[in-house]
Amino acid sequence: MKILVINPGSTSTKIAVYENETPLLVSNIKHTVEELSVYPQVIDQFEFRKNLVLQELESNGIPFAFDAVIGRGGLVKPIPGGVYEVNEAMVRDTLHAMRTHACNLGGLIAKELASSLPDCPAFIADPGVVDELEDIARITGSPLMPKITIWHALNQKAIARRFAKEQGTRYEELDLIICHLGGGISIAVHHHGRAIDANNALDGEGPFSPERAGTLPAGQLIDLCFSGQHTKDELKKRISGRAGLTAHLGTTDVPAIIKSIEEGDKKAELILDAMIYNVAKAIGGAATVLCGKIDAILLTGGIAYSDYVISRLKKRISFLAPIHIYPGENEMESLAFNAIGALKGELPIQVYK
Ligand SMILES: Nc1ncnc2c1ncn2[C@@H]1O[C@H](COP(=O)(O)OP(=O)(O)O)[C@@H](O)[C@H]1O
Ligand SMILES: CCCC(=O)OP(=O)(O)O
Repeated sequence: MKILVINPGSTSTKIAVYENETPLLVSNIKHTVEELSVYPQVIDQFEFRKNLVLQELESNGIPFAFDAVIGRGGLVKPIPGGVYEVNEAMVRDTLHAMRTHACNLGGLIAKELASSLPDCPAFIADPGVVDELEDIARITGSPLMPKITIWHALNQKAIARRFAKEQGTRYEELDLIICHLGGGISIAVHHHGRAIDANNALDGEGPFSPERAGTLPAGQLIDLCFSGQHTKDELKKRISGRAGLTAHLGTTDVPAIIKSIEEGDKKAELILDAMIYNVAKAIGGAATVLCGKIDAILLTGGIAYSDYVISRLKKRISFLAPIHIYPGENEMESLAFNAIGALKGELPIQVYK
């Protein structure tokens, strides 16, 4: 069984080819800001990224013959977790997605490439809009703005299953808090295999992150919107792209920030510590969702490689539950295994409506 995996991110396109559970190719093609800035919208990068996938296969001598193509899912309607075949309804909703993000290209490119092969389905799995929230978690202080969640569902669920396996149990038996510490930061409460609470890591809820603003003071935000000084697009970017660490310090590069702290940069120290403080507060809040009955807290994402960040975070949250660290992300393997499970009939293929 041969699977092509496509994971478009804001600064990279990751590609993998799996022969059953074995990776034959795992590539991370980085994109510069200049390279992408010629495309007015993310969706305009479709041909560019699709051609990169084809070139990468060709230059690695991998024939274009697959049993399935799977992409990171886009920001379509809120749906339960799992594997979905990319159908016309999903393509239509992706083209009119509620939020701009490179992941919107994953299912579209998968569908286009799969359609040129015989008997080759295109899938997505656990997209950022996975919504398994309890009703109580949906209520905000304004009926005009019910909570939505956009989070690292794919990586979080993969890490949860990996942890459960290591502990000799099942994801469906556990109560977990998982925090993905990446360019965006998501914190979700997983109760017996369902993510019953999770923040909107993309645009405006939760702790600030290397590139996101997180929760902002609403009154000040309204004043800024009507100040006449910024367009709607600029302000959106100031929330989901040029915010957080990069707005304060001019970079999302956490190792570089830590280096400058070690060289005596007090501003960098204050800002990074403030990010850690806000992540800890959000994890503390998540603990109340489980009434403190937490089997484990799992910390994952690129920043989880950092002893500086993890040791400071642990200091604030280790009284809550045992902490386990899974640096980086497991997205490519998780996508491949989801496709294999679907083809073997071990995982249900859900229909997007
Ligand atoms: N060794 C490291 N130590 C600390 N931070 C790191 C390290 N490697 C990557 N990062 C940080 O992780 C973030 C990206 O996280 P990652 O999970 O790779 O991406 P994303 O979730 O945005 O796809 C960046 O802010 C980067 O600086
Ligand atoms: C769209 C999924 C959540 C998210 O914010 O992902 P990135 O941090 O990878 O942009």
